[in-house]
Amino acid sequence: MTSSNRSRIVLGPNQYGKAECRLVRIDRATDRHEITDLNVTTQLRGDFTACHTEGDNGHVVATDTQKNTVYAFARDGVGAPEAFLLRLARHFTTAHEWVTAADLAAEQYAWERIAVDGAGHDHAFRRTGRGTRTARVEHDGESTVVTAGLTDCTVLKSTGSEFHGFPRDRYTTLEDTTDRILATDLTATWRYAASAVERGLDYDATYAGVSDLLLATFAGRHSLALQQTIFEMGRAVLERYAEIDEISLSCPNKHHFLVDLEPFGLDNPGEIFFAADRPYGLIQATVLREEA
Ligand SMILES: O=c1[nH]c(=O)c2[nH]c(=O)[nH]c2[nH]1
Repeated sequence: MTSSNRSRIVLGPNQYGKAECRLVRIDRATDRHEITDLNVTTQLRGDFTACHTEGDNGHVVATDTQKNTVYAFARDGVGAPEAFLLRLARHFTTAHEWVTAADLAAEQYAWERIAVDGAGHDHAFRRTGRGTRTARVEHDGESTVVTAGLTDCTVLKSTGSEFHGFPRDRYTTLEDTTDRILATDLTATWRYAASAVERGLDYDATYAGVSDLLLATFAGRHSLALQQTIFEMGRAVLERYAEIDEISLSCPNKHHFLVDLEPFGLDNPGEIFFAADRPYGLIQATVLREEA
């Protein structure tokens, strides 16, 4: 008998729920409608062993029920995605005693009013290209971790970026540059201090402020490396927002290569680029307070 035949096989960590519940809520309290567009994923943890090992579904809150709960809760209003997920997390972990934790995530897609004759239309919208808002609530009955962020926010600066001073070996061909395009699809995720979550905070205002600050820092700070820009963005957020403990940034370096136009008898003073889509540098960092 091999040792693997002798050992008992047991169920390890598990979770389940409904992924990507697309939820659109129209607030029609007045003729000027408001739209909230979310993509919600639920994951529950707890005692689901009998289902896995025996097929006993007595504890299984069906993923269909989880989806329905998301839509039913939206009937009372959605508000900030963080607040919506907190309501749902408390529900799932109190409605069934064997559900011990909920890990809920949402993406929020932004819409803006279509301008007609200079004014925003009452009920016609277009998706904005300003990136997607994200939120996540992990709640286990005692502790609650709320993270927020944005993703797919495509930004570019056409100057104000250098990259040089890196080590050169026999495989190095990249030339030093003191003026290049810096472009990325920004993903940022920040974690709120537990005390701030307990007190309650204005998640919408903080999201707007943090995303503006990230972009202003990207735009305003001269860059010697994407790594430096990322750290500066994170530091700016932690310096301004005491209620945020930690921020992680993930940025593809979307390379723009100057095209050699000499074969065509043309110069190229930093005007014509090949925008490569892959491979790309992938630069990621977490910025946090030392005591955290
Ligand atoms: O900002 C950059 N960081 C790097 O680590 C790197 N590596 C590279 O080839 N180009 C760049 N640019």
